[in-house]
Amino acid sequence: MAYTIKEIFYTLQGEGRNAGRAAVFCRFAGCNLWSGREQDRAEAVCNFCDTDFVGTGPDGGKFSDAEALAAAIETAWRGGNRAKMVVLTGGEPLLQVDEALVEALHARGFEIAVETNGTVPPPAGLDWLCVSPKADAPLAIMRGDELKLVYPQAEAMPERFESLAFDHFLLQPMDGPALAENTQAAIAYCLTHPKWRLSVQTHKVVGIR
Ligand SMILES: C[S@@+](CC[C@H](N)C(=O)[O-])C[C@H]1O[C@@H](n2cnc3c(N)ncnc32)[C@H](O)[C@@H]1O
Ligand SMILES: Nc1nc2[nH]cc(C(=O)O)c2c(=O)[nH]1
Ligand code: SF4
Ligand SMILES: [Mg+2]
Repeated sequence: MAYTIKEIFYTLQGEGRNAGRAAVFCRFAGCNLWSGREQDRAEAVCNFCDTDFVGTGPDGGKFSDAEALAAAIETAWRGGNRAKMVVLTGGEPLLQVDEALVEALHARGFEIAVETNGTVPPPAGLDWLCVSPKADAPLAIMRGDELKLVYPQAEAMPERFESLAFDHFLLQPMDGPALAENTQAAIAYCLTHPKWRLSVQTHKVVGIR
């Protein structure tokens, strides 16, 4: 299968339980919950997205098969032969990620993490699954490594998710005009509900990609 990639870059994971860890980010183009066009944002199922995932950027492109994409990801890795990590994100990566890609990345020694909105079932073999539910989208993934909820979302409060089979539960303040208030609200929630931990988008704080 061919893959359409917005960008591939090497950075530190900024969010969640793996924050601070070096990884290649592979951002898949396209999402099932928003077109990515500003004129459609207000009507979108997911309307707070902080990411441009439309088309192919200068660090992206079309890859004709899993081997070609895995080779590009390997080229971006600068950390030597240990702890090789790739984060597949987007857009919605699970619209494109398949077992052929999982196999090609494992063959090159990568641990594979995925950031997903949880509406599409994952292929077998992923090493780290981060699900970030969206209030108006049906959840199709009920288990995984971390559930990272953007907070607050009126119809997706934490109570709705805390019984699901995840190892880690995180609240990530919604970035945008109300970031400061949202951060205070997330802190207050974590202080009174210690099952949940705060996930700060650290890459934005320190100014890396
Ligand atoms: C851009 S999304 C791509 C992956 C997938 N589509 C998803 O929503 O999980 C990557 C992560 O950023 C989070 N995110 C998106 N917009 C955000 C915002 N305005 N503030 C905080 N987190 C945000 C998402 O919830 C998700 O955890
Ligand atoms: N540094 C860094 N960490 C991230 N964690 C999740 C990201 C994403 O956009 O999926 C992201 C991102 O875009 N950059
Ligand atoms: S589901 Fe993810 S990529 Fe899609 S619009 Fe929402 S935050 Fe952005
Ligand atoms: Mg991001």
